[in-house]
Amino acid sequence: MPSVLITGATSGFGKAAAQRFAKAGWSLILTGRRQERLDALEKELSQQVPVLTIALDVRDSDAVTAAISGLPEAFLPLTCLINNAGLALAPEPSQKVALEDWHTMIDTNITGLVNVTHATLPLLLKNSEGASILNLGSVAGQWPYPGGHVYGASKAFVQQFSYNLRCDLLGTGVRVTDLAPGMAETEFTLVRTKGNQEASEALYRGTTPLQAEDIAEQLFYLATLPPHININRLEIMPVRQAWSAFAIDRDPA
Ligand SMILES: NC(=O)C1=CN([C@@H]2O[C@H](COP(=O)(O)OP(=O)(O)OC[C@H]3O[C@@H](n4cnc5c(N)ncnc54)[C@H](OP(=O)(O)O)[C@@H]3O)[C@@H](O)[C@H]2O)C=CC1
Ligand SMILES: O=CCS(=O)(=O)O
Repeated sequence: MPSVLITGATSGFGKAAAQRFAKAGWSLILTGRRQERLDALEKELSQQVPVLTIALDVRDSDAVTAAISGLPEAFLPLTCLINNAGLALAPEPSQKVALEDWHTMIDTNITGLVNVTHATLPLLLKNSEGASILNLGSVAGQWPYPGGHVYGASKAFVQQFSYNLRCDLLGTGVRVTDLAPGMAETEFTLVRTKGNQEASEALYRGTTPLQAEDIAEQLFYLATLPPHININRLEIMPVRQAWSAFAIDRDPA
């Protein structure tokens, strides 16, 4: 039975991915910080497949190493790692952002992802043919926009780290993908605005954003491709989202 380790399984893409992989009979290792949500997910999905939940902050490298090195044999070898835990903060311009918010994004989206990848690589290499590392990047890693500052930069890191991992893993059979979604309706904007429900609802109102299930379907597709295929980067937007023109600063008329 193949197994998948999903970070950030307590919400959004991670939770939908847990449900999608469970439907296909995969064993699940689910992590996130919120214990009660992990418990609910375990209760829901353990009727279908073996489920191991681990309350974990990906920023804590010692905790990540201990948890992953202590995985029970029943969940090994690992077939897929989904590096999904992440967040954006402070949609304001850079000059108005608290330094702490930049640090939180770097610590989670970059250091956290690196922590989990480093601890998990030996497990993926044991079952390397057809194994996958699926990293959640973002359109923000490729396309700049006001208020994107460190969030976009952290996702650019995810893209380049994914490509560089591919180089090092050449010949092992382990695939690496930077999955880069555009606007998707999850708790992402609620987190970004520090709990502003109205701002979150307003962003998604009157348009058709991606849903968590759309991304889960792509993750499952990537993880189950024939083992000789690697999709390096997969960028997905809702049909109702596109780029905008360059902004120009002009003298007053
Ligand atoms: N929604 C969108 O528009 C897009 C999102 N993305 C990316 O997709 C990923 C998932 O986002 P999405 O599902 O939308 O957002 P959600 O806010 O719905 O989910 C984020 C998940 O990350 C977990 N998480 C956050 N910080 C930590 C941490 N320090 N340690 C462990 N887990 C953590 C949360 O769990 P908990 O709080 O329990 O720890 C939660 O399960 C992120 O990397 C995001 O940047 C990319 C493109 C578009
Ligand atoms: O990564 C999230 C999508 S967006 O808010 O940057 O468009």
